[in-house]
Amino acid sequence: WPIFERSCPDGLRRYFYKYISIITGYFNPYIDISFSDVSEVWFKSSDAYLTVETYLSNKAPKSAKRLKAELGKDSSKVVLSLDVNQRVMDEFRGVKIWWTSNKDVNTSRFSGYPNETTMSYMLTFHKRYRDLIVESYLEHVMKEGKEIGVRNRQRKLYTNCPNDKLPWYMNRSLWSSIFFEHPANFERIGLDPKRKQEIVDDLLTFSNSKNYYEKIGKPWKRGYLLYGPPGTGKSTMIAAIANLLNYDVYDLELTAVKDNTELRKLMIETTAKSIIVIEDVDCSLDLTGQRKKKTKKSSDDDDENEIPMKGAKEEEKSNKVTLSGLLNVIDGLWSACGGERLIIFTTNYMEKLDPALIRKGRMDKHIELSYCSFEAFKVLAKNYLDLENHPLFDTIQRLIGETKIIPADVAENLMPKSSSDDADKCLSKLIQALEQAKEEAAKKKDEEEKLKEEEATKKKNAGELKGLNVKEVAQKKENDEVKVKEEDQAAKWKDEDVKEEEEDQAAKGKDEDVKVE
Ligand SMILES: Nc1ncnc2c1ncn2[C@@H]1O[C@H](COP(=O)(O)OP(=O)(O)OP(=O)(O)O)[C@@H](O)[C@H]1O
Ligand SMILES: [Mg+2]
Repeated sequence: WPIFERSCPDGLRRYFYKYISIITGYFNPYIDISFSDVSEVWFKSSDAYLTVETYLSNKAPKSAKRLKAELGKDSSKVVLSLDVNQRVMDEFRGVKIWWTSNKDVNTSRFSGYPNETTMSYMLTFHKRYRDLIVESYLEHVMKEGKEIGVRNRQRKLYTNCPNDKLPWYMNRSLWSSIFFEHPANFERIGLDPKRKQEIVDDLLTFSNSKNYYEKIGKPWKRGYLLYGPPGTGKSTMIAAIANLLNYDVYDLELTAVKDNTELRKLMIETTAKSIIVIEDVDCSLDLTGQRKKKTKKSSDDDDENEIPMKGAKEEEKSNKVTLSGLLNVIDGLWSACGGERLIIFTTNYMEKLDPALIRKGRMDKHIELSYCSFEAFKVLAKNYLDLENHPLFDTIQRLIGETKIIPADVAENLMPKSSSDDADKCLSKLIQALEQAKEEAAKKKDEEEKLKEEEATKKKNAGELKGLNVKEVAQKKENDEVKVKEEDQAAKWKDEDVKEEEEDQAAKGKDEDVKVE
């Protein structure tokens, strides 16, 4: 063979190889399909190759003799795959299939990289099963490979702040990401267990309803609106949802989006099995039509308290995400891209939101997270202090019924601050906080009542003045004037009387003097 290789001219050798493979192919009953890692995108392995690799990572450890161990892409787990020139058998509907991993050395003089290696997986099966393999088995491999990949991946938290430092030839995304490692879960959320179960059921039903959504002709997505006062667990619940469903989180900062087109691009770049979050949607943008009109008309008198920020005008100019842009992205044609996505809005003031934004179909489920109930407290006590019952629980139940306290405050009081803090101490601290909250609430109520009373009396006085008719006022004025005149006259007369008396007295004195003389 070496003599043949050396002595045979190049062209003749190529012909020989070509016809040899045709002749052997004629007698060989097996068919090969190759999945190479070379892709059209520079520096990126082909998706089909990676999916096959993930699929085989589940099969190979069971039967192959030589395996390769690597840290999986975006994963902290060790992934085992077939080593070079190893073969593994798979079975599909009773048919045997073989996978072999190959390493090819590309010796082409024109490739630019001498001895460049390419990896590939070769799928071998009998030609009798061609239809089954091409039509069903390959689909099964791709589907299962992707599912395993999603299961094994390290989930990510994305934000819409692009990484400009990447060189131009790398794939620059509008999102940048870090690994998502929030430890929240539903067991630890302080909420009435019944409501919690209802939310969990809703979420699990959604994630298992691919076929149902297809059947009813709706994009596979669901909107959640979480509303309530600050510190009631809205952000925590988003993290718990992501952990429950194994989804990525896209935290969309609307104020950083330039316009509707960029918003659409951002949506297109999101993947399936993800949650798109817009926190504090009421203050993200001036989204309601009415509010826009109002600011235009009465910008001088209404916004007196607002201190204009530096560069706010420029920002206003460049920031053109509109309500309709957002509505379209959530529930328009664009919303169907990706599939299996949750869109979650959070707000402290639900009444400020435009009804179109929160109607069913856009925000399908509205979840109110409110002040801490006794049931919620029990969950927190179990979580923070490992307590299911305690003599102080009765007092706490009474106080929680009488006053409002947010779960964040309860959690803070229940958390031991030093090694000497035990359950008794933490619960006493909570009782103190509850009593203080109660006092403050009572004080506030008193003040409010006082203010109300003052306002009421002010209004009453104003009403009384208004109630007197003009005639009465004029009559009163006339009477007052007459009275003043009379008084003046009386004073005048009095003065004159006094004067006359004085003059008489003087004359009398004079007469007496004359008489004496
Ligand atoms: N229901 C709850 N169960 C358990 N912990 C809670 C709950 N509510 C709040 N907390 C705790 O309080 C802190 C604040 O909660 P979180 O950030 O989820 O509140 P939020 O509702 O998102 O507030 P904001 O409206 O200000 O964003 C968290 O550290 C969390 O651990
Ligand atoms: Mg929050």
